[in-house]
Amino acid sequence: MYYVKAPAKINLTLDTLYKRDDGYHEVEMIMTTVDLADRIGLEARQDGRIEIVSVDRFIPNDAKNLAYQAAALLKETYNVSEGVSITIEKHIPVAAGLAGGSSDAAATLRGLNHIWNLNLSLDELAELGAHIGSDVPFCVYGGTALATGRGEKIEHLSSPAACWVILAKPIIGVSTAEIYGQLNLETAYHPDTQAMIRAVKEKDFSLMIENLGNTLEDVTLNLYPEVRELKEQMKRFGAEGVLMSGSGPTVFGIVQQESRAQRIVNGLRGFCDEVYCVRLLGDREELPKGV
Ligand SMILES: C[C@@](CO)(OP(=O)(O)O)[C@H](O)COP(=O)(O)OP(=O)(O)OC[C@H]1O[C@@H](n2ccc(N)nc2=O)[C@H](O)[C@@H]1O
Ligand SMILES: Nc1ncnc2c1ncn2[C@@H]1O[C@H](COP(=O)(O)OP(=O)(O)O)[C@@H](O)[C@H]1O
Repeated sequence: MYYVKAPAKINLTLDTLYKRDDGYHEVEMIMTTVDLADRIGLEARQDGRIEIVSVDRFIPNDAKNLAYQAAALLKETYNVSEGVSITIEKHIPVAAGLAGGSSDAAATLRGLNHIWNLNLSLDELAELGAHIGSDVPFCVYGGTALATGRGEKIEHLSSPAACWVILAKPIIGVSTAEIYGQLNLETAYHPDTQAMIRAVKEKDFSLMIENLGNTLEDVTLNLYPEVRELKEQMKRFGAEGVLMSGSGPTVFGIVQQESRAQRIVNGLRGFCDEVYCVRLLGDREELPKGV
């Protein structure tokens, strides 16, 4: 079995500029990977079939699985005769705004490139990944990046200031399409993407905290008051910066000191079932390939 790690992402900023004719929104997002990951195991099979093996009851085990779609697309595009069994050990919460499914698809592309001996570059894999979902190209590279277009155009950035991230996911799951569908661009808040790029490049922790922002946050907070409440609690327990990731509902808090992060985790336990305390994996070099 060949193992690949599929880390989650958070959005330090997410700005929505306008709705396009193809139904997608033009965005500017600063994304970075965090040390919470699914584990994908790949085993080539000679019968040509693609199979998903997972015990997680929240994800599909057929062609609806994004990892399945990644394998099918790669197989068809490059006329691969072999198949693959894809084992998904799920650790990233599903439909959470953390790109778990997209990261599984991206890891499958990277891993199959290796076991099917395709010798494709990361750029080629990212281009292919855009057909599966807007977040897949970012997940192919990992690290930290400015994502534009509908999210598929990637400009790499250096790692932000080192810090701890507390992720808290309320029990609800959120549909990205529904949240974008309810966004009113006339009244929406727009974060300062350029200021966040400066904060990341200069590893300026305070500037990063000041400029966390997400156009979609108000939409999700208004639909689900428990997400607003979780944000308040995260602040109350001492998070230096707090934001919702992607379309939600996961809320993340950022702090510099590990002891402070632990205090927040302890405080949130009891209010929220799913709480994780992880490091930011801001550098692309830190993204493990095969394990
Ligand atoms: C909002 C973000 C931010 O990182 O993350 P999540 O909350 O899903 O993690 C992403 O842009 C989500 O990317 P992804 O989950 O790959 O979305 P896709 O499958 O491409 O699109 C799902 C649906 O969301 C809407 N959509 C998505 C991206 C975009 N730029 N504009 C949109 O309007 C469309 O209605 C689309 O049909
Ligand atoms: N491998 C996968 N892991 C998680 N979700 C998946 C996967 N394949 C398909 N899905 C579907 O994709 C949807 C979005 O899941 P996910 O990527 O976890 O959330 P988000 O887009 O909020 O980051 C879910 O409804 C889920 O059923």
